[in-house]
Amino acid sequence: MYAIPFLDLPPLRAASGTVRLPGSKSISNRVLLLAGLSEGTTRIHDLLDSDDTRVMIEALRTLGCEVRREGVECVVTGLGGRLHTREASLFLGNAGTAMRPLAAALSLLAAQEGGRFEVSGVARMHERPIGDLVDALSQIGCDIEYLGQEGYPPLRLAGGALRIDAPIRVRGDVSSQFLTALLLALPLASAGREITVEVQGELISKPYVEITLNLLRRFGIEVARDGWQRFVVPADSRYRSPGEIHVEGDASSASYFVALGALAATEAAPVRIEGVGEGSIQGDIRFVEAAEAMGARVRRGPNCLEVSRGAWPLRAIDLDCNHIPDAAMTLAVMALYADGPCTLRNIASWRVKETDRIAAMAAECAKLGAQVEEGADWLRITPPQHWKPAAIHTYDDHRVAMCFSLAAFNPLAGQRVPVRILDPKCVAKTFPDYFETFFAVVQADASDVPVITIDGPTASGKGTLASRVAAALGYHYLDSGALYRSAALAALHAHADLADEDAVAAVAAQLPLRFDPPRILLAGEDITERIRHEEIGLAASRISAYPAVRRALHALQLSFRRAPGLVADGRDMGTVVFPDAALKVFLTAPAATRAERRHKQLISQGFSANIDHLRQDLESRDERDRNRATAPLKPAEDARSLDNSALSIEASVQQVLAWWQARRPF
Ligand SMILES: Nc1ncnc2c1ncn2[C@@H]1O[C@H](COP(=O)(O)OP(=O)(O)O)[C@@H](O)[C@H]1O
Ligand SMILES: Nc1ccn([C@@H]2O[C@H](COP(=O)(O)OP(=O)(O)O)[C@@H](O)[C@H]2O)c(=O)n1
Repeated sequence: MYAIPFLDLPPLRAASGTVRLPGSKSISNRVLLLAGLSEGTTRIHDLLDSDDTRVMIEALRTLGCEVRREGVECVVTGLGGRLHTREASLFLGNAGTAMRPLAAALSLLAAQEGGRFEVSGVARMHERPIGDLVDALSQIGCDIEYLGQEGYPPLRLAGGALRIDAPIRVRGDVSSQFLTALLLALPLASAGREITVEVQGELISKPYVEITLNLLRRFGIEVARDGWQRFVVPADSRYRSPGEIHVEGDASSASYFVALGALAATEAAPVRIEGVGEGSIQGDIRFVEAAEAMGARVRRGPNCLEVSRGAWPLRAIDLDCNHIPDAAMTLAVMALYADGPCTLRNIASWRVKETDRIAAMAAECAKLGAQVEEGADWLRITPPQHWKPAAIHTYDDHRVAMCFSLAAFNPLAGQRVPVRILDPKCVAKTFPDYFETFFAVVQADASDVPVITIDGPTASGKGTLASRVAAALGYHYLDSGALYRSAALAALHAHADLADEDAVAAVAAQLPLRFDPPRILLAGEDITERIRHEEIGLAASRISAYPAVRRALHALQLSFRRAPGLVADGRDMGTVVFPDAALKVFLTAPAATRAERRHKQLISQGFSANIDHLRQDLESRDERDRNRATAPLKPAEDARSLDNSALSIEASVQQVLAWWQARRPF
């Protein structure tokens, strides 16, 4: 996962390949709660592992449920509808799918059995309304106190005495999660009486309520409904574990990949999405229809979708998005590629989500150059005439971050600008590996993928500097020296004569190398440590002087240039392999300093070493690297020199990042 301050996406051109979706957040947290309230044990398959499910699991554990991870499965032993702990303080992060139903369930249990619970979350959670749910629960005798601002968490659930003699009224026009919370929790209070809930106002986000009813049914509770106005929980309802349950892939998360297919995949090589399909119980699956209206070509399977581009540019739409509140955000970014203004209507609930999503989508689309208008419950986006490189603020909202990754496809609209996503790790809320998954199915023109090269003599600190710069930017890292070292080792294994250029080049051309950072495997064998031995370094230095060996390793080095970017270290990265690199650094330090560093490094790794020998080796290696005919060690004409003899590692990293930042358009 990218735990970095920003992630720059290069201009992207195409998409294809297979994506396996993480489990649905809405289903995961409902199933966890139902399993936690049930009697017996529930084995949950494909549960989402993310911030929001983690807070739910922690809360259930605090309440006395046993929750175990068994490989990819999660096994929950529930409370059997009764409290095991009467006092607890639960921190629920920014998970609305944990806050609302837990507040309802614990209020009812505390009122029936006695108890005192506090529920709180992050600052944004304390700005997300919960008053309508509290009002509904107070009507029936739950004693609930606001610990901060009235109408918002944190709450104290302090007992009370239940009286349910009339239908419970709840508002349905701000968030459907209040109704969901009641429906999930009311079976706890159904001993000897059926309970009716009446929705006030037009219920929004109905599909989410359908998921709730569907899952209640899986746990043995058949709620009757009369339209979308009245819901009846039967008397003496009891949560019964289904034993095993599968969580579908997240249909809202699918929307980014559906969009990716619609923008940038061909029918012959579509984007294939596994984990949701025709049979999905999630409302956001209907995003597929909206994408089709914009031109996507979609093939549906029982548990998969295959998407490619149909119409281009995409067709503008004017759509009521009430049925797909979360996935509709993706339409706002697809709108940047439409043949006219797109209007998304009936999206008032966006204003009370992780952030004010109407304001957020409007502001960030405008930064890219789009013309944007917004109203209380609508948003209109006219595609940019000229795209601008933008640093997208993500408001600690996973969906804003994921949506705007799609803005990097502007080359398809005849532009060529990178997009910066600020705080990319906010995707952890529902899709921790989003960007890794995204990069695995997108392609950029090589010339659009930025490269930073760091060349210099042995032990100048290239590897250390390059790998840290790569980590700070979320870029790939190429240690080209490791390729020469691996080729040397492979040649020795093959008993090739190191004096025979052709024999060594033949080995180098067929290297069965696999990179599994930080491990390097040669024909399946882990050679990460082995290639660091000085004798392999010397052999590498010898064979690297052969033009045929350098040619043999050229294509392999180029193949590291993939989105989002590359930091490459070696001798000729800036001069020969990546002459068009956007930033070239030539790293130096006096031989004595380098010998000392290498000495320390080897000793700390448990190798014995003599500093005078090291210095001699190092100078003769420098000599060979500088004077060879092919790709000699020398600074590229446009390289910046960095003598790091008086700099700490951190200071060198900061220097290179500062140079990089100065060259970025943001
Ligand atoms: N700026 C620096 N100051 C002090 N030591 C450094 C610095 N940069 C790197 N080193 C140390 O020098 C040693 C050699 O660095 P390494 O990155 O392996 O060099 P290279 O890849 O150039 O051969 C490592 O032990 C590393 O921690
Ligand atoms: N781009 C590169 C990288 C390494 N090399 C050679 O490969 C050897 C091993 O590379 P390395 O970067 O691991 O070496 P050291 O800097 O640790 O000596 C060096 O001695 C170089 O001669 C090269 O010729 N060109």
